[in-house]
Amino acid sequence: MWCSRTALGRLALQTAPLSLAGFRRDMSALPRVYVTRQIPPRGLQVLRESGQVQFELWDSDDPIPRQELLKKVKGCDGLLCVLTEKIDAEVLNAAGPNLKVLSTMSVGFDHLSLGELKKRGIRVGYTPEVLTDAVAELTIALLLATSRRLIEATHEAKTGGWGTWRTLWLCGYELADSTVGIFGLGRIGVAIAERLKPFKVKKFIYTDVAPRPELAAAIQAEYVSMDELARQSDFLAVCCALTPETQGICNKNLFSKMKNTSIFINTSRGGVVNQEDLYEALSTGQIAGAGLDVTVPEPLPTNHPLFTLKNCVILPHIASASYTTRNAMSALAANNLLAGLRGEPMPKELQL
Ligand SMILES: O=CC(=O)O
Repeated sequence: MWCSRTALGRLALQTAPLSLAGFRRDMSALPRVYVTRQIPPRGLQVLRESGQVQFELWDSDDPIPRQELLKKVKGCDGLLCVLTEKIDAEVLNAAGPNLKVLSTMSVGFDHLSLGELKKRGIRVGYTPEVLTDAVAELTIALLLATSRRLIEATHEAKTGGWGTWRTLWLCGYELADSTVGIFGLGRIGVAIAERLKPFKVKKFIYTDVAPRPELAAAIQAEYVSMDELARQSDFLAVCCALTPETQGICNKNLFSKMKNTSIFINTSRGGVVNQEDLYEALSTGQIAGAGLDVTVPEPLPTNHPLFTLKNCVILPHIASASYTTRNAMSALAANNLLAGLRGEPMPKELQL
């Protein structure tokens, strides 16, 4: 049985599976898997009950220190990670030639060096779809919190700023009759639009590397250029993946074309936004407000200038954070890993 001293000093013993005959199998013959974080229970249950692997985990809610990761991956056949681990050539070299499968408990994969993984023939699993509802729901919450100034309002109510009812005090912007722009139309963008529709949005527009007519049809969204997206959107929701092409794409150029009554929302990755340009746009009134679930870096230092702005609502990367969704992600990540180790198609595999 493979066991380990954990980050918390506890002994993480992984239960040995029972063979059909009811005897304990020789665990050392099973593929070795390292799990880089205390993942939600459903995923651990899938791994344990599979009887297919011996696994060790970094039994902590905090990220594994890099040096520890480099030690722990050595000789592993499979690796299950979360988005805080940068999986690059250094980690893959430390793992060595046994590593066949990497499974990330995230839909985003910008923390993975895909070229290095492909070069080594390592298959990659990720967790799309299971988090779409949770992310879309949180995006709506963030959009409303930003546009209707909920954080400022609760602060005023708690701290004595609530003098009397005033005609224009804490006024914001409403969705009814608005144009909502989606930057990067995928499953999540569609799910956001579906949820916004009952708020009487007038029009949905989107941009992407190319039109996506099937997805767009579901929400009657019109394909427009990036410039048009900026010009027309009353609410602009960023839903694209972070790639070299989208890095810093939400910058001065984009903000300068937006209306000064527009709300900018980002629940994808902080790297798509140039934060200095966003600060400028928010502090000069170029745009009305921004809601961010993602930043660079994460956590954003508490003395960051964006935190000084009343019209910027910042959340600590919680879009998929519901118990149901995080458990589903954990189970899917475990099932991807197991399928990959069996040499079968993964439930959700990235095509490298
Ligand atoms: O940001 C969350 C994810 O990529 O799953």
